[in-house]
Amino acid sequence: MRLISYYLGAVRRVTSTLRAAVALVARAAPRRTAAVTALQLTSAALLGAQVLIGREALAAVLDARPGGGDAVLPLAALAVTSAVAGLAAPALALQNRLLGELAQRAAYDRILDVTTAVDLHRFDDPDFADHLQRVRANAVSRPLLVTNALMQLLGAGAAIVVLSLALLALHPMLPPILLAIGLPLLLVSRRGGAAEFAFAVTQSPSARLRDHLRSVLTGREEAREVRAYELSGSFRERYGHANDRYLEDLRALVNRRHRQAALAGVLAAGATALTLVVLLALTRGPVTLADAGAAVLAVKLLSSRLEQAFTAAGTLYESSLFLADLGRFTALAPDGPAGPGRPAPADGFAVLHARGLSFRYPGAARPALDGVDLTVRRGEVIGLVGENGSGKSTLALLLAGLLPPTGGSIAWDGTDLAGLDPLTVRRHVAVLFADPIRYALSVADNIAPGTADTGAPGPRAAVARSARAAGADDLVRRLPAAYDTPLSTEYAGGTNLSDGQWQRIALARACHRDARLVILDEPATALDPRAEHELFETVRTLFAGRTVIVISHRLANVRTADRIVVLAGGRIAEQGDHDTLMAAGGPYADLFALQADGYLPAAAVHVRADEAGEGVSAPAVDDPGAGWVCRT
Ligand SMILES: Nc1ncnc2c1ncn2[C@@H]1O[C@H](COP(=O)(O)OP(=O)(O)OP(=O)(O)O)[C@@H](O)[C@H]1O
Repeated sequence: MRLISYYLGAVRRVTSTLRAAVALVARAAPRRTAAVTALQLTSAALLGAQVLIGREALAAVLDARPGGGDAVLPLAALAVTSAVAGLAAPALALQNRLLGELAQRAAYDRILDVTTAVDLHRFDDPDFADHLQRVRANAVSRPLLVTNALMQLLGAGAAIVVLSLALLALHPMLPPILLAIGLPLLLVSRRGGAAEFAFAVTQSPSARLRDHLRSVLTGREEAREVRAYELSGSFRERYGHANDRYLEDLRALVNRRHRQAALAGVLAAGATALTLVVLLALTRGPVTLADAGAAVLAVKLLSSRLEQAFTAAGTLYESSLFLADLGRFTALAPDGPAGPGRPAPADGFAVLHARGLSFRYPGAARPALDGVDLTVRRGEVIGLVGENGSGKSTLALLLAGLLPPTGGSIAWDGTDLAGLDPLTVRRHVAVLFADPIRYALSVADNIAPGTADTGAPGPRAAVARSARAAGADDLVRRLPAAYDTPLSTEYAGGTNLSDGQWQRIALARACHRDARLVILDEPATALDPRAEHELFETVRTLFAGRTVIVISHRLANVRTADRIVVLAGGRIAEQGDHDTLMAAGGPYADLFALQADGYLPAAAVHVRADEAGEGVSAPAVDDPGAGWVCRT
């Protein structure tokens, strides 16, 4: 009884796997799937034809009288069917390969649907990271395995039907005996599949560590630091240990699967032998040599096709756990890119209100932001300052609609951002991150990613305008292929830029986006003093009519802002313009005086906020980038 329910469970699992596998492959390439299916069915029909024509050919040869031509026709038919079957096999293998690649692409598309749509904070969740690592690793090999197994199952299944019909004619008991003995193969594969999936789950964190160490030891960006800190020895050792542990676990798994495969092989061989014995025992009366020959051929072919079918079913079962894993991952994507029925925001906003804004990163003990109230009006330039970890970048990500608040709300002209289409909200925002991505693509693609590769004159002129605004046009024109130069020495004709030049390109990217809200997170850390000074002097004209939030540790850069917001421990400590904050003598005045100290000549009088009060509120800073000139 238990065995039957075990069988039924396995059959049910294979059926649902089949549905998932067919959906993956057929959706990836419907026409090619139909063509390969037709080819598989033709191959199966040819197999049956070979048995029947073989029987005729054998009878004709045994019967043939000297000089007679009776055997010629069946022999010629046998040659033709064998030749066509021989041609079909490589064609099938090649088509399966293409189909597998298409299925792989479809699987990867499903992963990209998730990674490009989920909320940013997902990437800080270790469970998500493990899941992503697993589906990425499997998306490379599983679709190919599933496609091959599916097609093998189809071909073998059709051949089994055809050959069973031929065997039924010889004895009705033969096909059921073969099927009954073949089922244990499926169970063996099922155990192997479960072990394989459990192995992948437990190995996910180790696989991520090995991936990371591999990229550190092979990456271009990492190469300098690996040398400067002499990391190659210790990191290779760590990589070696992680690999050793992985290979030890893999060896145990492989040994277990070897034992299972040996058992499956013995069962398959036993099935063939037993069927032949049964055939002999059940056959009474005289048997013609042609019938016997055809029966042996059919039993041999049938048992090999059964083995093929059960192995394919086992592979599909093994893959079913991975397909289900991919299905669960796909389900993480939001329902639709915009959320059903959410309206797009009006063109920008007149006023932005943050009310009781809080945010806690997954697993963090303390909130990064805690009850922030902030009002920002169109056209304002806001400076956002505070010590490391005070929540500036987190606040910027929330205002940009890149992180959903865990408490409180953000409203554009009274409409809560949570009720608006997030994609169109983001279209109204440009963010220059503190560590912007350096795309290994052309300059034009770096300034206008995703839109500049057409090379059309219109977009190109706009790209050049943005570069000019960010002070990057001159440096680009000096490059070998100007805006078409690849910004990576790993490509022919490519080049690399200095950190400051990269920062200008990233600034050009922010300028290029016609956004209402511009967030500049430490935009000048790599700029030379003159460029830094120019940037902050021109920020209003550069982004005229837009709202600009500048995050900077260099307070001289934000002193001309309409308002300066000081964050401390995720809360707003104080806000106001430079003069007001200096007069208040709070944390801003303290920090400002501290920085100003660093620019004073040795002979200068140290003027601290607490000593000087108003005197410091307007230090004679003519050119903060070029050096401070304070009253002595
Ligand atoms: N992805 C993250 N996952 C977990 N905690 C984070 C993450 N990013 C930031 N934090 C934490 O949130 C708090 C605020 O970080 P945030 O980056 O907003 O500070 P910041 O003011 O921009 O700092 P800095 O001046 O150093 O750039 C910090 O305590 C930080 O450790």
